[in-house]
Amino acid sequence: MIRRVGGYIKNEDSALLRGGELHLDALHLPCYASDPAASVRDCFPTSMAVAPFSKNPSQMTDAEIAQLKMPYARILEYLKPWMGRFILGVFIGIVAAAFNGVLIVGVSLIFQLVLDGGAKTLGTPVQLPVFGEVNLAQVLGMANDTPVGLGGVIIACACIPVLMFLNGFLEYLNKYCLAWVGTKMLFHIRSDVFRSVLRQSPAFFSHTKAGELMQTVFNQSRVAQSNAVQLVQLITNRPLTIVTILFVLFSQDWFFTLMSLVIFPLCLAPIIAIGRKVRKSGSREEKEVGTMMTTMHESFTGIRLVKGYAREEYEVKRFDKANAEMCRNMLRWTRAMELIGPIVESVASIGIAAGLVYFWVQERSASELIVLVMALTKIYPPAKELSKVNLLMQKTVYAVNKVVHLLEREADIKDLPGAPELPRIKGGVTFENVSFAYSKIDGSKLDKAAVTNVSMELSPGKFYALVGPSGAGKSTLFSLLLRFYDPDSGRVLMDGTDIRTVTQDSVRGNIGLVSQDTFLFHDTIRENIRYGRLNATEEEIIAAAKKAHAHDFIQAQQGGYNAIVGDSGCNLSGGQKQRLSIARAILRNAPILLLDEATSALDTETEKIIQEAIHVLSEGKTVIAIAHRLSTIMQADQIIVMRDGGVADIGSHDELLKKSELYQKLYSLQFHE
Ligand SMILES: Nc1ncnc2c1ncn2[C@@H]1O[C@H](COP(=O)(O)OP(=O)(O)OP(=O)(O)O)[C@@H](O)[C@H]1O
Repeated sequence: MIRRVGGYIKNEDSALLRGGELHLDALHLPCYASDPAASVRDCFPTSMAVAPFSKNPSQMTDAEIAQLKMPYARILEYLKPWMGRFILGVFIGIVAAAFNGVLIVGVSLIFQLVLDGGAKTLGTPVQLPVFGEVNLAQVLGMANDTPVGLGGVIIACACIPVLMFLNGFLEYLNKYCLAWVGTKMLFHIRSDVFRSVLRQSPAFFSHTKAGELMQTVFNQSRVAQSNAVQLVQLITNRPLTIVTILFVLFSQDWFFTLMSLVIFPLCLAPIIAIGRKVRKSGSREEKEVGTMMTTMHESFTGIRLVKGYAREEYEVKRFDKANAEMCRNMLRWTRAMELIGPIVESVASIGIAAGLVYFWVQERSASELIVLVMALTKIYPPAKELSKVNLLMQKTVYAVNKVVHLLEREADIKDLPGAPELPRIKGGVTFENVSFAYSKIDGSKLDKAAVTNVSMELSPGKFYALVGPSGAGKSTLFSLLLRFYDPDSGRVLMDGTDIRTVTQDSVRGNIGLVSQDTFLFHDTIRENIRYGRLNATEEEIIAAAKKAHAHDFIQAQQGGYNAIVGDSGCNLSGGQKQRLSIARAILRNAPILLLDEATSALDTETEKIIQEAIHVLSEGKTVIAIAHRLSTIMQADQIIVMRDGGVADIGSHDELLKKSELYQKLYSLQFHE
């Protein structure tokens, strides 16, 4: 979970801090390839520091959505590992389609044997589609006058369920195989989209709604996958089913079939008109789902604020606005989609009515009529489904593009190809002429820099405090040290190494982060502490909790270390949450510790306990603390006073009281109120 609190992205020990898997091979840094000796700074031109945000399909206009193309190559990548099963599924679909012909010929034979006269012999010729006139006695090597009899009728009729079963079984296998491949694809697509989202830099999260991301990871990947599979099924099976049945029909009665087919194109006109409507409402519906998810996400995560301000009804109204719009679009979509069926059926029934008249005039047998009508009714469902392909395609293209947009999005902050790990450092930190401005949503830089020409050298094992008015750039320095952003100019060094030349994981592995606004997962106390070091033993977790003065209150909880902390730790008090976060940082045992003191005051006793815990945590580490209350940092080795993105003064408390006007002002504001 990443949230922006104050000035920088608080991402306490989250996956970004631990670092997700980074695809180094996806990096294309031409300067590095052409001249490996080029200075690292040259490899990071300003324009690369924040890659422009390529257009997200959910921010597109309807016209732009209509122009979207299906990124087949990207989908194929996910299909490759399951190609065998996929081809098998398609092959079975083809066999199932061809089997329709066998079914019609078989049923035609059975009907003629059974329906047209009880005194029939096997030698009476039957008229079969494709094969023409057939003498069954000759085929079976029996005498022409062998009566069909009750036994023969029973055997023939028993073949109908067998044929139907085989037909159904082949269709089942076809659907199962493709659904199996689809499910595997969905798993990997979802997992990759989630990984790709976590790989993004904090800048991405400040410009993207969490609810919309959740909607893409969960819903759009499912829509993309299930529609794609359905499309394959339709495209491979249905046309062949239609061709097979048509072939059989033509061989049986070309005129009747032709007459029926003249009617068919009439069905297409309304479908094309409806298609446009569906495309629009389909994409609008997806957008509204994103808005709904965002509202839900914000209401649930901010439930205390919602309740505190009694804004439940307000939130319901916000939710219902998107909800109503979504339902309206869903209804529009369903109305358009479902209109197709009745239109196709009405037009088709005209064909059947005309066919009946034709049979009466031709004085043809009832069994022939039944078989022809049966074949015709079998042709219309696949034709109806095929007519929806275009509409289904529109929804699929939109969903696939949204998913691929996230999959392909390269992180703004990337490791250099083959970048080495930064080993455990002593704790030296240097800011060398660092300037940085945040970016706008379109990727261009804001006019006002958050940090300008900051230079300072922090020695290992010392305690530094950052003070200054709100917006002075304190949190931005934290973000730059964590490499959530790269400076526009200047360098950030750890023990003399430019942090852009080593992996982000190893940089963040050297940093522990504690803020008063602690984030806890809905999990046990144990797992929340273990997040600091995933392979920590039970003893190490308990030792860390003891050092953080958390052990006693944990023991007092029902379930002790197994107690669930609730959503975002809502079952615990602010001070308790903080102590868990300190225990987590103790377990991490990183040489650099970033402390962010919240502005909200705790009661004196809790504050004392927290201060003691922080004192234990700080031992032997380089500590950089953002301090809002000067009382907590008067003992700091050095206090860095910031103003308007720059360093105004550096010195000890006593020195600053003498020489820094701004510090004197801050001091008098707090102590002489
Ligand atoms: N993600 C962001 N996008 C755009 N501007 C930002 C972002 N984060 C911070 N800023 C701006 O950068 C400047 C420095 O902010 P920063 O959060 O570093 O200050 P701060 O000293 O930590 O403030 P505070 O004490 O209130 O947390 C401010 O003008 C702020 O508005």
